[in-house]
Amino acid sequence: MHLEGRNIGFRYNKSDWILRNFNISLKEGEVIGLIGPSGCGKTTLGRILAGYEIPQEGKVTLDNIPLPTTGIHPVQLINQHPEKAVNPRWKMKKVLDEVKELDEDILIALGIEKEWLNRWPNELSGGELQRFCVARALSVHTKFIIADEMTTMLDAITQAQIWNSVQEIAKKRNMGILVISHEHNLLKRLCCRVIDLSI
Ligand SMILES: Nc1ncnc2c1ncn2[C@@H]1O[C@H](COP(=O)(O)OP(=O)(O)OP(=O)(O)O)[C@@H](O)[C@H]1O
Repeated sequence: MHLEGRNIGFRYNKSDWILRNFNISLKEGEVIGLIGPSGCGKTTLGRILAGYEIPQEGKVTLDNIPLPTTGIHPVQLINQHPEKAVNPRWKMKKVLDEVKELDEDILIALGIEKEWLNRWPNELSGGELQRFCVARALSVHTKFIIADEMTTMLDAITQAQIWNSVQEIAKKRNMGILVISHEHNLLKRLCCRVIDLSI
C-alpha cells in the first residue's frame, strides 16, 4: 500500500497558506519522520493525511484512490493528548469496544492490564491512557499510523515501551508510520528518513 499527498495546499479560512505544493509519500512498512519548528504545519499535515482536514489544493490517495470517507479509516491518527481523545463518560472497555476487530495480542503487547478495562479515563495515568489510544488505533483495518507527538508527554521508560510495541506490531503487519516529533534522537532511532517541513 502507498499513502500519498500530492501538491497539497492548505490554509485555515482565508489566512496565509500553511502548506503549498507539498508532496509526501509513505509506503507500507516504512517509518518516516516529520520535523519542523512550532507552527509550521506538522499537525495540520497529519490531520490531512488521516482525512480530518481536506486540502484546498492537491489530493491524498491510498494506492491512487482518494481516502475513504466512511467506515473504519485505514489511516489512524494518534496525538499527544489521550485525555482529549476518549469519551470521559465511557469506561475503558467501552472505549476499546469502538474498535470491532482488535487482537487481544495488541493489549498484551502494549502492557494494558485487564483491571484497567473497568476504569474511567480519569482513573488512569497519562501513559496508561495513551496505551489505550494506541491500541484503539491498531485495528486490523489500519494500514498507516500518524503518530503526532505520540509519546511527548510521557517519561522515557513509558515512551520506549510504547514505541517498542508499536514498532513490533507495525513490522508484523507491514504498516507504515509517520512520526511527527521535535525529538531528533527519537526520529533518528525510529525512522529511515526524516522530512524537515521548514525547508
Ligand atoms: N483550527 C485552526 N484554525 C486556524 N488556524 C489554525 C488552526 N489550527 C492550527 N492553526 C494554525 O496553523 C499553523 C500550523 O499549525 P500546526 O498545529 O499544524 O503546527 P505544528 O507544526 O504542528 O506546531 P507544533 O509543533 O507547535 O505542534 C499555526 O500557525 C496555527 O496557529
